[in-house]
Amino acid sequence: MIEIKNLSYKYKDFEVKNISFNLNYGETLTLLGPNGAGKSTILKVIYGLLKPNYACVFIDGMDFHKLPVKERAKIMSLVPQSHSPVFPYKVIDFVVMGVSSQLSLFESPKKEHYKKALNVLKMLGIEHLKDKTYTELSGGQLQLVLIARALVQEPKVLLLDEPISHLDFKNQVLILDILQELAKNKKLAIIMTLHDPNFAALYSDKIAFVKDGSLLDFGEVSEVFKDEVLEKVYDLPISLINIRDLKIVLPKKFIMKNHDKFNL
Ligand SMILES: Nc1ncnc2c1ncn2[C@@H]1O[C@H](COP(=O)(O)OP(=O)(O)OP(=O)(O)O)[C@@H](O)[C@H]1O
Repeated sequence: MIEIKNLSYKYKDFEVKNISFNLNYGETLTLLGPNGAGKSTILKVIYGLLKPNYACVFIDGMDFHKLPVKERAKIMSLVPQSHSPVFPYKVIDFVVMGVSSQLSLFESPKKEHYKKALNVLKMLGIEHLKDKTYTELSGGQLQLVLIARALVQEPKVLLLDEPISHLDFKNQVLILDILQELAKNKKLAIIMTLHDPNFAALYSDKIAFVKDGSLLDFGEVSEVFKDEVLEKVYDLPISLINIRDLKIVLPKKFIMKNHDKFNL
């Protein structure tokens, strides 16, 4: 189990306060909230890029941040929100770096590791990019390559900061489908941030709503995905519409304005 207990972090002008939630292996949790709410900060603290001076991340009961760096890399990987490529690696060489936590100090990646990297590129539908120079990718291609590198690492816990923000609609669905499948089949625990509450509800088991650095609500999607909670989070009148077995979020004013257009 992954337990986040009273996670807090203070910048000069902003503070994340007392965030607590948990998830099991095989579950996906999405952090939802407005811009600047503190979602990326929470992921950075969990991963250990930002360091509070007390224990707040427990993996199977262990204080995660006390583990040696290499052990941490075997357990957790992070797909950052933005990344500026510096070195002109080939995509396949960049992706294979994801296995470095599985190698000893002076060991180089072997054929089997390249095979693994190629399989992940195939799974993500970007095998054709393998020999391309990493610094020459589009924003969406770069995002897919970063996800590939994190998956090659084969972590038990995967953190993703807005993993679909640069992707086209089909690739958004593809990536969320793949993540959902990996969570279920490989018992991966996923913590991600998204901006689309509909995708969050459809692809998560649990949601943590964050606003102004605090946890507004946390629980199973069926418990917390409610119009009154969403309205409070986004300061926006919201309607939840039932379509077959789904609940779809729309801003209330869309419905009023487009009632005739869509026969609502
Ligand atoms: N390195 C930093 N130093 C000081 N303040 C920071 C730093 N990084 C982020 N902040 C501030 O912390 C607050 C939360 O930022 P954070 O990136 O965690 O929000 P977020 O919920 O991920 O936002 P978004 O949805 O816009 O990506 C913001 O007010 C931001 O300006």
